[in-house]
Amino acid sequence: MNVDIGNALATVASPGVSRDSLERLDEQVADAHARIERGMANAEHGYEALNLPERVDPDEILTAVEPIADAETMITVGIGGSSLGAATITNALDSDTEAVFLDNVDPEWVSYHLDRVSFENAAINVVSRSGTTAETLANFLVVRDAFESAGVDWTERTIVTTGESGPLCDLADRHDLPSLTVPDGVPGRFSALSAVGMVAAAVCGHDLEALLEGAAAEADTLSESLFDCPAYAYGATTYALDGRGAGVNAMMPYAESLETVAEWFAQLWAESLGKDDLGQTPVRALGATDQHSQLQLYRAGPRDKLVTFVTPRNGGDRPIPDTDVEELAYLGDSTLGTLLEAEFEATEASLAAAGRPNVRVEIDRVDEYELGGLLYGLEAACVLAGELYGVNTFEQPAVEWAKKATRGLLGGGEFAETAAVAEKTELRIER
Ligand SMILES: O=P(O)(O)OC[C@H]1O[C@H](O)[C@H](O)[C@@H](O)[C@@H]1O
Repeated sequence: MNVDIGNALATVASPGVSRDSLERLDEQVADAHARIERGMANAEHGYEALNLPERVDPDEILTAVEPIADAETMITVGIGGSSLGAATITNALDSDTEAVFLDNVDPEWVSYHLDRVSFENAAINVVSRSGTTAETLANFLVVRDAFESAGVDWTERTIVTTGESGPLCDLADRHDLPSLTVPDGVPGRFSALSAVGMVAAAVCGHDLEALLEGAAAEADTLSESLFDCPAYAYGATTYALDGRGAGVNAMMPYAESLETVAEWFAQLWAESLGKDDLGQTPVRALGATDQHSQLQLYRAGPRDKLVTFVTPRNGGDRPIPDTDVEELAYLGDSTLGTLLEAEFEATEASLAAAGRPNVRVEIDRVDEYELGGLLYGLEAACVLAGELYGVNTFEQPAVEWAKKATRGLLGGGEFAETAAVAEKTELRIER
């Protein structure tokens, strides 16, 4: 990926970061890079994620999915890091195989999806690092039951990706299911480029090697200066802008196929950096659609935002037919691709003209290689930002609180957190 931070400079935007400040920050980037390299070399928890391009064996994944490779519908059951990476990859790339992601337990929504599945042509990809996440296990029980009710042996159509031990691992052993292991030391939100993110991609026929090659090429750019490394340029600039008041980061891809990138990025950024009262709030947006809903706020609202554009330099295209309506004649000389590109450039310029910081993240096109580079680059940016903030990037203790409270409510154990639910302060206004 390439990154253009010109519109985040203090000469353009407020908040903005001066070139001098970036030079000074670069000394901290060099220290952070040394820490990251050490973490990678020692396979330390979290840092190990940045080693995935050279650690992951695509053939192992391809072999594991062989029994279900004929699936016409791939149902992934997982949540958070065990779903968003896979969804980002499969939503970005074309395939004849439909990829469905059950990452919520809304009963109507689950039923909506299951009512449409032809079970004999479907397969289940159940993913949970811990093997204990209530939403995932509940949905898995529901999906497996739906297979049985349709007369399809779910044990023949299921692949499991989980940790070295835990309930899901035991279940895979008991039913002799094909299974893959979530690599050690890789938190869920950093696991897109492992079996966690790539099983669904494999069944959808995507090129796993190219994904990893793109990521490896991005890994090669990690170096001690932000001026030589797009990922670090992004991580350092977002950190500097947050410190200057841009506490919100609106991620706005200009391609429908990349919409899920913003969703994946939101988890990466929020869970990794949101701690010790620090962190930048990720917001999801989509160009050009959200030009017509959110842009007003980004250009004229509080000066607390950075807008991150993600744009493929080359995309598909479709001519706009001629029309005899005079006012629309200019469209007939154009294409949808040209229009989208013009909308992106105009929006970027409109923010800069209003002195609002924005950063452009460019990829050549939406394919496996570029996507691998983009995911790896944003992960490396996040790790770098975590070093600069001085937070523990790879844990998410705050999320555990609600998990325990939920479990307690369902009778799954005694947790102090559950008591807080009954202690809710009420001020009800009723009709
Ligand atoms: O993969 P699992 O163990 O099922 O975890 C799924 C998700 O659960 C939690 O809510 C964590 O905060 C996430 O980081 C994780 O990705």
